[in-house]
Amino acid sequence: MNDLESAPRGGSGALDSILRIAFGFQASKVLFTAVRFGVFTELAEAPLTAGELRARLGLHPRAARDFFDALVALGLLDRGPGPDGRYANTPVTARYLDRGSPSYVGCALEMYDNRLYGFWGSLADGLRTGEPQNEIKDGGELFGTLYKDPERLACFQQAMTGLTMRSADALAEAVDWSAHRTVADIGCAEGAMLSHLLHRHPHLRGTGLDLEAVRGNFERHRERCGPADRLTFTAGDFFADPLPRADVLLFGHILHDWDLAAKRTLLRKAYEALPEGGLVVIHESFIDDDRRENLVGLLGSLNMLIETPGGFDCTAADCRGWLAEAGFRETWSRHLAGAETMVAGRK
Ligand SMILES: C[S@@+](CC[C@H](N)C(=O)[O-])C[C@H]1O[C@@H](n2cnc3c(N)ncnc32)[C@H](O)[C@@H]1O
Repeated sequence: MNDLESAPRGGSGALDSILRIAFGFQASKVLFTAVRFGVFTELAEAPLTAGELRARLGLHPRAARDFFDALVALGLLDRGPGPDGRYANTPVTARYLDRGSPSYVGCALEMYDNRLYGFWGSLADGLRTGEPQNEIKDGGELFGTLYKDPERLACFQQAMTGLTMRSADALAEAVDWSAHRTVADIGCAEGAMLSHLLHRHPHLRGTGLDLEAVRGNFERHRERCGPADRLTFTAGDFFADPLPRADVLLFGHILHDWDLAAKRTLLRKAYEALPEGGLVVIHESFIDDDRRENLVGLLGSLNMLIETPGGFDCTAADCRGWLAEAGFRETWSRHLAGAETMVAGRK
């Protein structure tokens, strides 16, 4: 009897829990492939039978039904009753995986599939050497390398938007914005978070700082979503240039990209740029302080090994300590949404 045959049935056995993790790569690839084929986009208008869906996607008959039903078993599709039950999006996949939806996150998944899926194959090399395992393996810098190709730049920027907007409503509530007039988002990508905050708090004005290469994407997003009269773009390098002066400085998924010295530099520069009483707000998937539970943060930190020369995710307690070192007189943290937390410091 092999290991699989001896696994307890019902999904609750100890071996099952190991195998579920072991086969996680298969589930990931089924999801990535469904996004690549546009399964959820095809189903956006109306549910389809297996035959109709297979014909739309141009799939060979051999495994199409297994592929569709694996998506059902993963909770990514619904299927009507009976042998010819029609396949349909779930409310969640309709919202996040249909290319026509404003909340589409498929760009992020396409990026995981096209880049990270392969790079994670070299995790062992990364752990042995401490070196990144992506395009910069042989020299170069992550953003410079990614941004050489406009299509990859746009995909990365949209991926950032899809991921960061999960905590947009929570962030709009978590800060007493009425006490502040201006906000600058440092490393703003397309500026989606800023746009959301400015719509939610119409007294605020904002600027997004990012590399010059990002300007076009920022401006296109602002044209679509606004508010054009209160939102500007500042091209710059957050290490080489002074940070914009504003009452609140936001850092979304920025600190984890960099080593400790660079994290400290950015927090010191934030302190210098803020007025007395101003706030720095850092939001990302902070690892829980006991380093046992936030798997997204812990795997995210391993991802920083794969992607960057020195980046790592940290706990909220670590970050509050570095804020205090930089001079912030009061610091606190607050859960936002999912694995995302914010850490704030008041000058
Ligand atoms: C991981 S993304 C985070 C984007 C956004 N804040 C969010 O939460 O989705 C990092 C951003 O920092 C920008 N960036 C990287 N290095 C930079 C630098 N030296 N100066 C300014 N922006 C930089 C990148 O272009 C990218 O938009």
